Amino acid sequence: MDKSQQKKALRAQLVQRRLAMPDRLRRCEMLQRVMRIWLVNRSDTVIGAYWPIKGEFDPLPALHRWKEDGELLEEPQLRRIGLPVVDKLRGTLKFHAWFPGCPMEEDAFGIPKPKETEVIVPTLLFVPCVGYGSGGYRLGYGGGFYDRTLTALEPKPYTVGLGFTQDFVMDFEPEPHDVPLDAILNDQGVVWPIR
Ligand SMILES: Nc1nc2c(c(=O)[nH]1)N(C=O)[C@@H](CNc1ccc(C(=O)N[C@@H](CCC(=O)O)C(=O)O)cc1)CN2
Ligand SMILES: Nc1ncnc2c1ncn2[C@@H]1O[C@H](COP(=O)(O)OP(=O)(O)OP(=O)(O)O)[C@@H](O)[C@H]1O
Repeated sequence: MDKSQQKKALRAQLVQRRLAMPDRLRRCEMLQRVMRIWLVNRSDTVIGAYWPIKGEFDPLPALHRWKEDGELLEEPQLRRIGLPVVDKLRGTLKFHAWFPGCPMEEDAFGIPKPKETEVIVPTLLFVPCVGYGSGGYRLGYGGGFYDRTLTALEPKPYTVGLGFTQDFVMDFEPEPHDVPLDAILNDQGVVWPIR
C-alpha cells in the first residue's frame, strides 16, 4: 500500500469506528460543554462551522446557544454562524449565514448548505476532524478543502478542530500542504495546544 492508499484506509477505519461509537450521546454532550466553556473567552462575532455528516459531532446546538448568549449580552454586533459552501472551481470553501430553520439545499456531496443566504467571513472556524494528531494536524475526507481555504484566506481565521477522544491518531504524519489547527477540542477538553 502506498501513502495515499494508507490514508484512505485510515479514513475509512476512523469513520466506521465513529459511526459505531457506543457512548455517542454522552460524548457529544461532553464536547458541547467543552465548546461552550471554551467560547466564553472569545470575542468573535462570526463563527464558521459545518453541518455534520458521517457521525461527525454536531457543533450547531452549542453555537446556537452562543448566538443567543450574545443577544442577552446586548453586544453591539449580532453574533452570526456560517456553514461551508464548496467553490468547485477553486476547491475552497465560502461561508454562508445559517440560522435554525434556514432554507437549505444539498451540495455536490449531498451535504445540506444554506440556500442563498449572505456570505460571511468568520474570524473563528470550527473544523470537523476525521482524525487528528499531535501538533494540531488533522485528517479530513481527502478533498483538501480546508487546507486550500486556509492557505487562501486573508486574514486567516482562528481554527479549532473538533473530534472525539477515539479519533486521535498516535503516529499521524502531516504532509507539506497540511495547515495545522490553532486548537483542538475533544470530549475531554482542550487537547491542543498542550499546556
Ligand atoms: N460536515 C462537513 N461538511 C463539509 C466538510 C466536512 O469535512 N464535513 N468539508 C470538508 O472539506 C467540505 C466537503 N468536503 C467533503 C469531501 C469529501 C467527502 C466524501 O464523502 N468523500 C468520499 C471519498 C473520500 C476518499 O477519497 O477517501 C468519501 O468519504 O466517501 C465529503 C465531504 C464542506 N463541507
Ligand atoms: N493549499 C493547497 N493547494 C493545492 N492543493 C492542495 C492544498 N492543500 C491540499 N491540497 C490537495 O488536496 C488533496 C487532499 O489533501 P488532504 O488529504 O490533506 O485532505 P484533507 O485535509 O484530508 O481533506 P479536507 O481538508 O477536505 O477535509 C491533496 O491531494 C493535496 O494535494
